[in-house]
Amino acid sequence: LQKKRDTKGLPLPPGPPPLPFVGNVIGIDTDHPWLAYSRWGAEYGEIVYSRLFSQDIVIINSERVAHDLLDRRSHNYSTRPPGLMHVLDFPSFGTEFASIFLPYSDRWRLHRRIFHQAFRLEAAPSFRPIQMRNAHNLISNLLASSDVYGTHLHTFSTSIIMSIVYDYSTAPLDDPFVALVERSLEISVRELRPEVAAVIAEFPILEKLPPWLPGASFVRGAILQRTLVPLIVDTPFEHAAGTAAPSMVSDALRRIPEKTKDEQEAAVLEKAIKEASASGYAAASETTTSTLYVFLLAMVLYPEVQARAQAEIDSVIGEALERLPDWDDRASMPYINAVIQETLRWFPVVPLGIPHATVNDDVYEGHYIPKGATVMANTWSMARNPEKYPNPTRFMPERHMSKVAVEEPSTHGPDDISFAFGFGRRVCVGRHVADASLFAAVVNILAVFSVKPAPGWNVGPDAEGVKWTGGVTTHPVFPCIFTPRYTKERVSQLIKMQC
Ligand code: HEM
Repeated sequence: LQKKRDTKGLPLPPGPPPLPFVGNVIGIDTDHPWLAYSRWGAEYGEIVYSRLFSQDIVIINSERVAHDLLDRRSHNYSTRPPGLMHVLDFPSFGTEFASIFLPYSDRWRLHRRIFHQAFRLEAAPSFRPIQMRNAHNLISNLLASSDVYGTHLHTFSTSIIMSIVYDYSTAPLDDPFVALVERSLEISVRELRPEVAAVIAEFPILEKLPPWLPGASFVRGAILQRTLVPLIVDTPFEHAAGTAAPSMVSDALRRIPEKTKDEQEAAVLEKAIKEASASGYAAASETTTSTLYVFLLAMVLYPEVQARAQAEIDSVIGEALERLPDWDDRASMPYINAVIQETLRWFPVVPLGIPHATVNDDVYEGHYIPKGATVMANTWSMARNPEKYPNPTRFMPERHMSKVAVEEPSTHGPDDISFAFGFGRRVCVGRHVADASLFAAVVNILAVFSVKPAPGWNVGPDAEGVKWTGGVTTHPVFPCIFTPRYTKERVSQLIKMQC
């Protein structure tokens, strides 16, 4: 059922021949679609057209095209696919307010402004004490029970964002609220992607399936979200609104009276603050956690990188762990900064970004791009560009060294690998804060632990054969061993001294 449309006599971008009705569904591993999209990129080029049922999909495989379209023509490429918004609206996924999926609109602009006030480059350093405190907590948790290191990474990421957004303190371990967030995010990561949206749009009957049917995981997820979402939206907001302590929410609420003319406007602003804040941890938690998983995978597969990174840390803070690392040390740690950059490059944890969509038809390099097309920036493929990154499957921090060595400490950040944070007007608002959280976790983990592969776990340097979670974000799943480099007493004593 190929759509009839006026392409102004121009061809669509090249792509795999679609089958009738289903389009290019066959051959896509829906958990890891970036693999098929990257294969298509190798065959058809930097921009590829495909079809999932009746949904036009444009896949951008190079930074060049992403900058041309998503940055330079951002007026046309800054909304989100309507199909995806429909999934959010599904009665009731309950997350239609999520800033990250809002259409390009005044409502989105308002959310973005609220985030920007709190997360802009100049504001980011004010969160450093929160980030370092949580990094120390992460070390304590790893000392106590490193077998569940994934849970500790999640606690680290979620607690930081909860503190920044709501000034809400979570328990150092096994916080029930963090567990609720983890459960809710698991569902969102699995269901909120274009491949699911295309199927639902084609078969609306799926929304009516009884939840017990095999294949109705979407419906089951929605039912569970209906319980979880009000809990994770309302509880921390009420806490933040009722306290004078600084947070994104209380600061934004405080700004309302000066700016508004009437009560109705104040109500709109308050609603936006509540919605934006509830979108914060969905955007921040899974991404930061997944990036730390990738960092640990690199450390177990590249012991020589780990040793060099530790030598650099030891040369700054003293070989006998005289103190724990701090922010001022960052300028003296170019290799650690390069490790962070390479982690973001090696396996981007949002491999297809968050899909953009076109507002109007467009023509690019002689190709017709339809209005309403889902446009995905395949960062996984960009990270594997052998011209920019020779031997792209290898973890080589050295490739970033010349750059990070000449940067001012305040400008450390995701420049060279900015594609990992998206493009254009929808670029990640939390990228500076994310970069600082990664530094706090990476430098403390390496200062205190040697990270080694679990016995019997044999994987080569390309990480071939490692299992990855599927969804909008992805991370490797693997066992590893954390061996303290110093006595537990010494580390605990240092952490206590910092409090
Ligand atoms: C390593 C960690 C992170 C990674 C890899 C990451 C990556 C991304 C990506 C790829 C996008 C989509 C951009 C696009 O549409 O082109 C995004 C959007 C977003 N991120 Fe992040 N992110 C991270 C951390 C954070 C943090 C800490 C926050 C804090 C609140 C955050 C908040 C957001 C928001 C609100 C959006 C939606 C922007 C919009 O639609 O206008 N992210 N992020």
